[in-house]
Amino acid sequence: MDVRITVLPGDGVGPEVTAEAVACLKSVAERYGHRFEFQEALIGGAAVDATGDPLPEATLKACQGSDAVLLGAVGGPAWDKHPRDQRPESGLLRLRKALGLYANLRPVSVHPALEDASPLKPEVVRGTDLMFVRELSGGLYFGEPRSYSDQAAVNTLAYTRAEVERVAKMAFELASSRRKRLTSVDKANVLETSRLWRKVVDDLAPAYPDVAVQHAYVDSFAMSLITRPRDFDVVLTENLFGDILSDEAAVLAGSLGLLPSASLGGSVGLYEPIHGSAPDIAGQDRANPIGTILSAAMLLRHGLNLTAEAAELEAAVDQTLREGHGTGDLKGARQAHGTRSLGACVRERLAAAVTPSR
Ligand SMILES: NC(=O)C1=CN([C@@H]2O[C@H](COP(=O)(O)OP(=O)(O)OC[C@H]3O[C@@H](n4cnc5c(N)ncnc54)[C@H](O)[C@@H]3O)[C@@H](O)[C@H]2O)C=CC1
Ligand SMILES: CC(C)CC(=O)C(=O)O
Ligand SMILES: [Mg+2]
Repeated sequence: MDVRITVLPGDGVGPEVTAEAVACLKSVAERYGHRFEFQEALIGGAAVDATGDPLPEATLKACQGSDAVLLGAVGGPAWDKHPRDQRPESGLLRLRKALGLYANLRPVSVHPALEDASPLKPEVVRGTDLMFVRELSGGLYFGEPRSYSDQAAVNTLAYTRAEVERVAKMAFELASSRRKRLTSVDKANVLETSRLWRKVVDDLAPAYPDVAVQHAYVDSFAMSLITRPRDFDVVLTENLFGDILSDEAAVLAGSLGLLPSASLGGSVGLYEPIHGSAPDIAGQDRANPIGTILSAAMLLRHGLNLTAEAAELEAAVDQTLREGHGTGDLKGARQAHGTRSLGACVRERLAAAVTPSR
């Protein structure tokens, strides 16, 4: 299979974690006889420094002309005081919007070897298997009008029925293929957008009779998520709530550095870890590359329809963790690694897997 993948390393730990994921993708391609062509492009602070624009036209064109996009992370203190259109984060938001990516899938599971890595009790986190479906191109991050002065600031929260419907349909379909439970998280007791959200979900429910639907308010759900996570399967949220709740859910898994994501809905998908640029550990070979490597596995599955290859990469990660390998963020990892050597560990296990038939 001939494939073009655009790699956007970005800022902070982004280049370190994408390097490991790209090396894993190269190993997979070699094992299966695929030809993956990688092209790097600038985004975020790195792009601001080079061109003044966090999403240069050339980067958007490269993404639009490829089969899938792998991203590290953007942002950092160097650009925090820049005006909004020159902030790294606005480049990423523009990219998501331009690619039409309205659904962000964020799977969260607890690896059996990492039940002690969470500050929560093992009996609480054990067996957790969630799929967040976060709306990605609407809501507060995009709503107009928006404005800022030192005296008053405005953001707008707006959703249309069509915007809610398309992401909710994806969540229903995922729930139907999993444990058939959908929890829609909103703040319908206070917000009009959430009232619409709830109505749309209820209107869609009869089309998915096998899926049990439950609504939850975001405030109490934030508590339920870490006190009884096994009660949930697919969790559907608007953009802001999903951003916050999925980082909270990282506490269940044991580290923010473990969690991958896939942003879907347009013709080209974007695959990135859920964490940010982690400026506190950038450039020190300390970042956990697993979230980005698992994002690469999602790229294989959702972006290229290479399910056996995706499963093999996930199995290599699974074995790496089962054998006690981990970076410093994983409490209780018996064998301490840096970013590069943990990536190499995954590739060694990949290489040792039974050779696929071509
Ligand atoms: N998708 C993206 O590109 C995102 C970018 N950001 C940006 O990243 C910058 C830093 O934001 P923070 O709030 O500090 O969030 P962050 O996710 O970068 O870091 C939060 C904490 O998690 C740790 N961490 C994150 N990734 C890790 C990894 N792979 N391995 C081990 N530890 C890891 C960090 O060291 C830090 O202590 C900001 O400029 C923010 O806007 C934040 C979230 C998402
Ligand atoms: C634009 C990003 C900084 C938003 C975010 O935190 C995320 O998507 O996880
Ligand atoms: Mg976030």
